Amino acid sequence: MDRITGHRRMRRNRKADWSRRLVQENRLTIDDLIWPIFIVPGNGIVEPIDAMPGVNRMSVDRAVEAAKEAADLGIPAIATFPNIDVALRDETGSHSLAPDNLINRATRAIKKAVPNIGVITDVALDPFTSHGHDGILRDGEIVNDETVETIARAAVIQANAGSDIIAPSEMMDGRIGAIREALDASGHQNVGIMSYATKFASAFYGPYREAIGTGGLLKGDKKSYYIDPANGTEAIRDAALDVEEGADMLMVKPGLAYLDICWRMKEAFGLPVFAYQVSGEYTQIKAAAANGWIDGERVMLETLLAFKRAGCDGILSYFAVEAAKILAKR
Ligand SMILES: NCC(=O)CCC(=O)O
Repeated sequence: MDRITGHRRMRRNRKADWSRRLVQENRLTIDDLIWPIFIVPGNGIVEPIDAMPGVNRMSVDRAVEAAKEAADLGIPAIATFPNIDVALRDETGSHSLAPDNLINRATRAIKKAVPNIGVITDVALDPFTSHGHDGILRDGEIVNDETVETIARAAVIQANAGSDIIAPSEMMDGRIGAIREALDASGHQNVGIMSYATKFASAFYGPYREAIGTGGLLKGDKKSYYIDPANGTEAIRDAALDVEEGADMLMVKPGLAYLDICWRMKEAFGLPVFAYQVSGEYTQIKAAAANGWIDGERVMLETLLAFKRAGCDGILSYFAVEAAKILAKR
């Protein structure tokens, strides 16, 4: 080994646990985690989701208990997703506007029992439509402006129920501005908007569709409104519009296959950026771990840390509680 190489030994800082801890650049903490949960009608229900081992659909009363557990662990926020009775789904997703629908009932109950946890609610129409699309379907097209009107109204209704952050995931144009305007006009200036700014037309959402019961209903695909996985620059341009329209936080979804987008978004806007480690990402890890092919716990923590390294301020993850329990012991 020559002298120059000898002067530059990268392994010096890696030699011991104490020095590795000292030079660690990124750290995953419980404060980085947002826990997505699934809500079903009824009482006392905790129903496993086949395609997502370890994840359950819960009735509102059980979701309240789950929210308490999350708050006790120090998880800052949960994100709720409803599995709506099929009889209540229609072409226009009209049940999204019912003040007492499942999602709003859950918000009210959770905020009442666990006021110190943040509640993030999605306003996309897919849980409420009979065709499983995120917006209103007319003559084979997901119509943009009419969908935006509906979700802006739904956002106000969700805020009335106590939602802290509205998270539109349907990728319609102009929705952030419309939601901001509607929230402000109804006295909800303090309700934030976390934009699903770059939601890609991904194959990783499969298990989620089983979880909210849209898998069998969906006709066609979502490529006319989600972003092409091939397009990074288009994604940043789309996010820039959301920033201009008043988004408080940005999200990248899915997560691991889109770390470049996380990084570019953080660099471009400086806003808080979140990644959604989606159902297919979760399931891949669970399935491989169940087969003994990987160490599930270590892979889970490594993927969550990767989001931090890629510039994310936090992660929506079905692993949130599992990870928090491990992090609490460190
Ligand atoms: N709007 C929320 C989602 O679409 C979640 C997708 C997933 O977890 O696969």
